[in-house]
Amino acid sequence: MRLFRKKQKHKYWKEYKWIISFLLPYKKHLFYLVICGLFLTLGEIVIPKSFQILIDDFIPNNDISGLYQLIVVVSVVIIFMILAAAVMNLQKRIIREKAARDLQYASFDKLRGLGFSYIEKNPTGEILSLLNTDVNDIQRIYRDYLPNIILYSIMIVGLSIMLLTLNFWLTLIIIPSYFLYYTIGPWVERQAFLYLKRYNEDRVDLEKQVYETMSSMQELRAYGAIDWRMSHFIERYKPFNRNWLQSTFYAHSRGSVRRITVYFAILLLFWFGADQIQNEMITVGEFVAFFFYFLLLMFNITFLVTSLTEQQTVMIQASRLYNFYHQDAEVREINNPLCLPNQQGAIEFKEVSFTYQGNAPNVDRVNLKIEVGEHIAVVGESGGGKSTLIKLLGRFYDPQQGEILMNDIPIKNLSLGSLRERLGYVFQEGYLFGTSVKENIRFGNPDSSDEEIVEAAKMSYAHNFIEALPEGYETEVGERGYKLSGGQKQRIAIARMFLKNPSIVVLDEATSALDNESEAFVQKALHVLSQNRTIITVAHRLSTIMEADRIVVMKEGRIIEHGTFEELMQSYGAFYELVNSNKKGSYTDV
Ligand SMILES: Nc1ncnc2c1ncn2[C@@H]1O[C@H](COP(=O)(O)OP(=O)(O)OP(=O)(O)O)[C@@H](O)[C@H]1O
Repeated sequence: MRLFRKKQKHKYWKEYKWIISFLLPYKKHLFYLVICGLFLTLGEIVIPKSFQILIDDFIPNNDISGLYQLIVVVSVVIIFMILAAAVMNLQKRIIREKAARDLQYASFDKLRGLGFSYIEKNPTGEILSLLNTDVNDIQRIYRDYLPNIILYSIMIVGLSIMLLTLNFWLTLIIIPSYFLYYTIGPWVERQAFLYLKRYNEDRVDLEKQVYETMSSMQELRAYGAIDWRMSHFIERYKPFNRNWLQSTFYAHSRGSVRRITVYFAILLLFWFGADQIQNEMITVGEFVAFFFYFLLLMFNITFLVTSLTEQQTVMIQASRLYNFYHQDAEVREINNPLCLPNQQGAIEFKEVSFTYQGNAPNVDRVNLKIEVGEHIAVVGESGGGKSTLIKLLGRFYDPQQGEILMNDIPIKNLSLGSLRERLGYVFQEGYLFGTSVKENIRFGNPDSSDEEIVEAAKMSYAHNFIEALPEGYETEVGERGYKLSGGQKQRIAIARMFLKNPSIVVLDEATSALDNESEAFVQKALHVLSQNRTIITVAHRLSTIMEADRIVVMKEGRIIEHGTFEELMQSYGAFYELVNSNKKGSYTDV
């Protein structure tokens, strides 16, 4: 418990300041919110005051016209209160929608900025949990907590002033009930907070588990391991559920503690109030008004404390988002980056070394020059650093040593947009978005026309199979749509490339997962794509390698051989070994 207490000292000021900073563009609306809050407070004050006047003046004096006047005044006040509440709700809606949207955009934009390395290093389930659940919960600060905290605070100040001006001594009498609350209340609050914190941590873990289970359903089925996975899930679910129950228990206890203190204060109030009325220190009307103010004050304090406590629980998530948002991207654009000239230039790796983690380099002092229009195949045993090398070219990561040049400009000095526009990657399996085939191809260049899309599909040998789909180019594909084969997905990915039209195409194992028939189609499509472009391909198939102008063989991060197919075969070196081991069936890469 001590450990918890220490941890809870974290006040989350800087995190809160950051969250609130999203409201700065909407200060005007916050100002209107405060004005409306003042109007409502005024209304809340006028109504008990009118009871006081009614009881002390109009009823004893039988003043009917006074009573009518009072009814008119109270009616006008109520109308104003309704109007103020409507305007306030409008302001709340504007603030909540705009600030919440800005926070969501900023978080997605940050994820984009952190780039590939962040996504590769962090479990997808965790990222999803952060950007979905956490962002949604934090948005409640704009939706509920902050506007309510402002309103309740204004009410509390106004009502406290009324209590003190009405009867100073009676106000002092209710103070012991606050002491009562503060001896038990904070402990209960802390328990509720701690269990909620644990519940939140377990929730992230559980969401990660759910994501992993969904993603690995095929493997789980194939290995008959669904029960094994379920038992893992249940194991994690138990503490999650227990902490949730505990936190609700303490949250309800918190309400009970507050109720007890209110009843205690009411008892004190009646006890001393009756005495004051008898001694004519306060009129009955004043006491009634005082009692209403007191009840309103207690309600508002309760709501304020609840909002503050609930906001505090969200701050745990806000702290996670704050840390995510304030971390530096591994790959950053320099100030005033350069743009690549239109004229295509050579690519050059100069003494490039890169390590993911640990000491052994995954790419080790690589020197390689690729001329414009050259077709390079990168081969080698598994884990040799082939994919890493091509990722360095697209600045998915930056090398720790050496530099990569394009048109004689270090790619670090280029704008990321300019660099990535020049490059087109085709990976092992093209990703399909849950939309039509047409839109999936258009992704390569959002400005392309329907005719250009069909043309690209024809060039990538995709047109015929697309036409045969139930709704042709309009067929929905992806997660919930029509399922396409690996080869079909690859041809869509290649069609995208025709639209994107990059001068350098990087193929990472683009055909390695395909059967022979699909591969033949994809190879034909790639053949068309490679005309008049520089091609760098991580190759696994002999047919691809033989088409290359030059072959680069990698082992343990180093280039150990390079040359044409014939040169390498005649030198009887590592490449020769790879090709021969493949023939014997012991090596699957080449
Ligand atoms: N994200 C990563 N974090 C840490 N290490 C990594 C990461 N990606 C790759 N590695 C390691 O870097 C080394 C090179 O991996 P890389 O994927 O570049 O090899 P490869 O030659 O493309 O292999 P394959 O042909 O099997 O795809 C391997 O030892 C691998 O374990």
